[in-house]
This record gives sequence, structure tokens and C-alpha cells, in this order.
Amino acid sequence: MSHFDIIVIGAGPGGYAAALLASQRGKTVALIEKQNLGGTCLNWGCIPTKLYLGATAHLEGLHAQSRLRLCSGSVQMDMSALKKRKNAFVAATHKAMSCCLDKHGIVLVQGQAAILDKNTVRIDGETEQTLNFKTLVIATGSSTNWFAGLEPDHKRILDSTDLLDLDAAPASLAVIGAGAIGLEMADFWHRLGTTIHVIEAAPRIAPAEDEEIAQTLHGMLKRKKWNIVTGKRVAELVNEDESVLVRLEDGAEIRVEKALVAVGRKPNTPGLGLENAGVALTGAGWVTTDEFLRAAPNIYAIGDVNGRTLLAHAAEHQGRHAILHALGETAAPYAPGPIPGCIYGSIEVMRAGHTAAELTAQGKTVTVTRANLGANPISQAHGQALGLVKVAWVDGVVRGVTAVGHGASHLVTLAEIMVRDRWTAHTAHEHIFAHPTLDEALRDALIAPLEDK
Ligand SMILES: Cc1cc2nc3c(=O)[nH]c(=O)nc-3n(C[C@H](O)[C@H](O)[C@H](O)COP(=O)(O)OP(=O)(O)OC[C@H]3O[C@@H](n4cnc5c(N)ncnc54)[C@H](O)[C@@H]3O)c2cc1C
Ligand SMILES: NC(=O)c1ccc[n+]([C@@H]2O[C@H](COP(=O)([O-])OP(=O)(O)OC[C@H]3O[C@@H](n4cnc5c(N)ncnc54)[C@H](O)[C@@H]3O)[C@@H](O)[C@H]2O)c1
Repeated sequence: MSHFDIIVIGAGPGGYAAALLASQRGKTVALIEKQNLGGTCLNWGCIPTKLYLGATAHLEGLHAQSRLRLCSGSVQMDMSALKKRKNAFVAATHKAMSCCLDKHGIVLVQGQAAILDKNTVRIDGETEQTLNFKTLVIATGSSTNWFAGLEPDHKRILDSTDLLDLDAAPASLAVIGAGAIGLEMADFWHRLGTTIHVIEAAPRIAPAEDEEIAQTLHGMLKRKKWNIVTGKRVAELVNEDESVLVRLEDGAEIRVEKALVAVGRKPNTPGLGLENAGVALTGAGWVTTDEFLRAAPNIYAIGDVNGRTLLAHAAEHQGRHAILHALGETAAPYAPGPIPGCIYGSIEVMRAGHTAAELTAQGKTVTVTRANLGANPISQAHGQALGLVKVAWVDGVVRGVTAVGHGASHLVTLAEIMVRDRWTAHTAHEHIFAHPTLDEALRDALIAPLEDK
């Protein structure tokens, strides 16, 4: 078959979800992938990083208890065994995904796709082939970005994919960029004994997060003896054979064993032939989409490649909307509401909805309530009671919830529901929160307006 109702380019979380939904709706579907099923998320992103963090969480837990003098001694991680486990898990997931595609009658085409015109793609794989579509979904994702002077050499100057492949912990690691990738990876290697240096150009780490949350995180990481430099750009990374020289814009230098370049992502659009279908690009090459996620009348662009929200669950959600819109099952513009997000690790950050600063910038009158994790018995039980939950309100309605601390990511779905369903302080009293749970900290921040009266 060379003609399909729907062709999807890219089998990451966005493309895979779109292909499955289209086939469940009875459409003929081809999914084109040049590398591995699962895209960045499964192979080099969400899944391997969380597997590494999950496998070493007990090290951090024991550390916290040893600080309370409840245990002592040391545990060694076997890095090559962990890598093997990660590779086995990823391979098993490839197999499961491939079976699922087969079961749904989706034709998987291995190769690199390029658009020839508004109804045709060419695939360069083992053989070259041309396929026709009624609707195309571009879900080609993004790749590691770097700036002049910071180019990874993949030996000492690494990107996030290289760092997952190390066989042993480096003695020291400079992390360039304190977004989610930099902070999560630094946390993993810190657990294995690596000395961490974080250099962030913005005035604070986790610059996309609420300022108080980011400052609290900063303080907690400093207690772990991370060297954190903010407000300074790294100008150059030099591989000096035995070490890497990190040169900051003000001339200051840091020498480390390895450096991680985690300064953001760039869209996978070069060579896609988008110009042949009248698709416009913006900025660094992100696909421009309209309110329905369309890049052209019969072409949608979903996930990282459209630059809206670089998260796996956002890609999946957009994939679903694109298919429903293409099939005429919805005529509504894409309006995702609050998109939950987390930074994972020993100290986690979670957020759903707007920060207080974002709401204020929109001209809203914002009030803020808080609950410290110090008062939460579960945080205390883990010996990790620093951190807080923060709620931003407008007109008595929850508009944003964010938190920092041990296990904070576990609060994110409830926080998303609170924002989406426009909870008031009274709503919190309509629900029973199990005791003792971290959720109670969320409840405490929520009922604070009632308690204050
Ligand atoms: C280290 C790291 C950790 C992360 N952790 C998280 C996390 O915890 N939670 C979270 O939500 N997000 C996380 N992300 C982000 C997440 O991985 C991405 O947002 C998500 O994978 C985007 O999905 P996508 O489907 O848009 O694209 P991708 O997953 O990038 O998939 C795109 C696919 O398209 C294929 N492709 C590209 N061009 C072509 C072509 N011309 N022809 C054929 N195939 C092509 C690629 O090979 C790839 O498989 C992380 C990212 C990184 C790098
Ligand atoms: N847990 C998660 O959900 C998760 C985990 C990892 C990645 N991601 C996604 O992947 C995307 C990419 O993550 P990221 O951390 O690479 O990007 P990012 O854009 O979030 O952070 C990059 C940081 O690098 C800084 N920077 C840029 N140039 C610099 C320089 N020369 N010197 C010092 N600092 C510099 C920027 O100020 C920025 O804070 C994010 O958008 C995120 O959504 C999500």
C-alpha cells in the first residue's frame, strides 16, 4: 500500500499516540521513524533518566537517615549493571510498542522522511519509497542544542545522551544550564559521588519556575555542597585531554573532569522538506502552527517540533487533538489548560497552572498561601522536611500550585486537578486527605485562607 489516510513522521510519544488513535478510529496509518520507537522520551530522555534516578533513590534516602544518625556505612552502585538494566528495559519497551503497532495494523516504515509536496513523502531507508497521505502529522521532536564555544565533543564535553552512557562516575561535572535536564542529571551523578558545578546564565536556577521555589531549591542544593553560579554565561568549553576548562563570560575558570551541555533543545526540522508543503518556521526552526495545531491545511505539527511545550505528555496530548481535529471529531481550537510539569530528583519541583508572577504580569490581583513541608509527617519520616507548597489565587480561586521538596512530584496530578477544576479553599474541605501523606501539605496550603480568618 502506498496511500494512507494518515502518515505520521516520528515515533516519539507524540507521533506514537497520534498513530494509535488514528488507527483506533479505523484509518489507514503509516508511522515513519528514522531511529528507535519511543523517540527522545524512551531512548534518551524521560525514561532512562528516571530509571537512573529511581535506581539510586535509595542512596539518597539512606543518606538522609544517616544525617539523622539512624544508619551508617556505604552502598556502591554498579554503573555497568544499571546501564545494562536501562538498555534491557528500553529494548523491551521497543518490542512492546512494535507489537502494539502490529496489533493495530499500523505500517511502521524505518527511514528518514522528507516531504515532497502537500500529499507525498519520500522515505530514505533500506530502500527508497514514496507514500501518499490525506493528512500528515509532523512529530519529529527536538535534539540537543548548543551555542558557539559549547559544542559537545562527546568525549569530555557531553550532551545528555552521552552522559547516560558513561560507565563510571566522573570525579567532577560542570553542568552548563540549570533547566530540568541539567538539574536532574547533576542530581543523579551527585548521588554517585561526583562533585557538581552548575553554571546558569539566568539570574537563578530553574528560571522557568516560581522565584521563591527556585531560590529554595538553590538553597537546598547548596546544602548538598553543589557549587552553583548564576547570572553568568559559559563562554567556552575546552577539552584539555585530562580535563575540561569551563570559561565563564567574566573570565572566571572552572576545571572539571566532564562537562554537560544542557542549554536547551533545537527542532528536528532541517531536511524535512517543509518548504515543499508551504509550512512556515519560526525562531530556530520551530514549525509554526495555528490554533488547531495545523502547519498547513492537511498538515499538523505536534510535540517538541512546534516549540509550544517541550514535554512528553504535552506531545501526546497534542497528538490526540490533531487526530480528532483531522477526523472532524472536534472543531475546537487546541486549549490544553494547565500543563503539569516536574523536575525530578532528590529535591523535586512541581508546578500546575500559573506562577504568582505570571498572574501579576497579566494584571491580576494575586494572593499567595503556603505550607512548609517541615510540618508534614511524611516529609519528616523521610528525614527530608525542607521545602514548601505554594498556591496562587485570583478572586478566591486556585490559579496555580507549585512545590519544592522531597517527593514533590507526587503532588502534581492533584495540583493539576485543583487548577483545572478551579478549586476554592472550601473545596479542600469537601475532600478527605489520607493521613499521613504529602498531599496534606497541599491541603494545608489550600485551607490557609480559611484558617487565617
Ligand atoms: C534528558 C531528557 C529528559 C527528559 N525528561 C522528561 C520528563 O521527565 N518528562 C517529560 O515530560 N519530558 C521529558 N523530556 C522531554 C521529552 O523527551 C520530549 O518532550 C518528548 O520526547 C517529545 O516528544 P515528541 O514526540 O515531540 O518528539 P521525540 O520524542 O523527540 O520523537 C521524535 C522522533 O522523530 C524521529 N524523527 C525525526 N526526524 C525524522 C525524520 N525526518 N524522519 C523520520 N523520523 C524522524 C526521531 O528519530 C524521534 O524518534 C526529556 C528530554 C530529555 C532530553
Ligand atoms: N522533568 C521534565 O519534565 C524534563 C526533564 C528534562 C527535560 N525536559 C524538557 O526538555 C527541555 C530542554 O531542557 P533543558 O534543561 O536543556 O533546557 P532549558 O531551556 O530548560 O534550560 C537551559 C538553561 O540553560 C541556560 N543557558 C543557556 N546558555 C547558557 C550558557 N552559555 N551558560 C550558562 N547557562 C546557559 C538557560 O538560561 C536555561 O536556563 C525543557 O524544555 C524541558 O521541558 C523536561
